[in-house]
Amino acid sequence: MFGSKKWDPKGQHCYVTGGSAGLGLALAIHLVKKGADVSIVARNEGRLKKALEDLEAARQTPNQILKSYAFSMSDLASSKAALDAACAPHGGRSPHAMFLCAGMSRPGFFIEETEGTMRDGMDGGYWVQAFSALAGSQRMVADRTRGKIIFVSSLLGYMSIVGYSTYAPAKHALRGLAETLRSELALYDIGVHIFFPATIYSPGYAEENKSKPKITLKIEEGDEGLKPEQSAATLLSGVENGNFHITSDLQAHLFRAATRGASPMNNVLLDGLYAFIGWIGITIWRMTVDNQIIAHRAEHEQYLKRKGYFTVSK
Ligand SMILES: NC(=O)C1=CN([C@@H]2O[C@H](COP(=O)(O)OP(=O)(O)OC[C@H]3O[C@@H](n4cnc5c(N)ncnc54)[C@H](OP(=O)(O)O)[C@@H]3O)[C@@H](O)[C@H]2O)C=CC1
Ligand SMILES: CCCCCCCCCCCCCCCC(=O)[C@@H](N)CO
Repeated sequence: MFGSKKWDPKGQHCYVTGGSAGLGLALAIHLVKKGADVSIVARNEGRLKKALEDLEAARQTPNQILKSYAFSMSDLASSKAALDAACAPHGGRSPHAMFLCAGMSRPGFFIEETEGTMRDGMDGGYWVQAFSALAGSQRMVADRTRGKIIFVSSLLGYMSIVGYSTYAPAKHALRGLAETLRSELALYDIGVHIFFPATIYSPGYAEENKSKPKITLKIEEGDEGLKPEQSAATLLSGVENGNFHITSDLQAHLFRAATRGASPMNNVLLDGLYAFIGWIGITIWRMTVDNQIIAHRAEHEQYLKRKGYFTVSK
């Protein structure tokens, strides 16, 4: 808020999940350039190795500690194990900041989802961050670290559209967790932030587009994406400025202000203006999206026919 000191990552241990690609990697490099000690975690060792080379190339001082760890983080035991491993080179102390970037998205039509894909959505979107937050909070309280926990939700954590029935619920759930922890972790002076990016041109984005329904892709044409570096820079400046909800472009500012609930504002005047513009703009946008979907009914009917979905003909 007004006049409070900015957070400075220099010399701080920053733990970045999903740090081997996309947003997480861009953020990790940015933090290294700012003089932080950085630990990155992800599953694929080859990608981690390559990412660690990128971090080394950005190194500012010989004593910065830069490490990578291969763990899958959708259960508590491995989220804890990853964190324990990353704390070891720091005398076992908790990180000063945990940037929970890991996440994945497999868009599709709801009626084609299965129990497995529904659960994968929560594993890969919610649990992958929630268990790290749990392990991290417990550790920070135990060793009296007044750290920070930063979640990465999505614009789809504020609203949703056709195609995201396995993903948007996980991103909305992250907001619920972040809102709770912003309140509860104040008991320990631990700061909580949550980021709601719109499209980021990352490897994950290229991957999700392979299964993305055409209608979803079309609606998303209205969203000019950001490069991972641009997105990471706005995330970090939001954390430095102490913002709870962090958004990186105008559309996301509008949704943030329009769905504020009890979350603190970033700028009272601007957020009021965004809420006002959103009041009108989001309504108009939603009506055009609803119309696009209705106009897509006939094509969708053909798609389902080709798949032999129907049990009765019209
Ligand atoms: N790209 C976009 O348009 C948007 C993305 N987001 C969110 O931003 C975050 C970053 O996205 P993006 O940069 O696109 O992602 P990428 O798919 O490009 O990178 C994801 C990173 O997370 C790691 N990861 C994924 N799942 C796990 C897991 N279960 N355990 C450990 N590591 C994991 C990946 O490595 P590995 O696979 O080797 O484990 C990789 O390092 C995600 O939370 C995403 O939902 C939000 C809005 C828009
Ligand atoms: C006046 C108001 C105008 C609003 C226009 C908004 C257009 C938004 C379209 C949806 C964009 C989805 C972004 C998040 C994507 C995401 O999280 C996935 N790519 C997962 O990786």
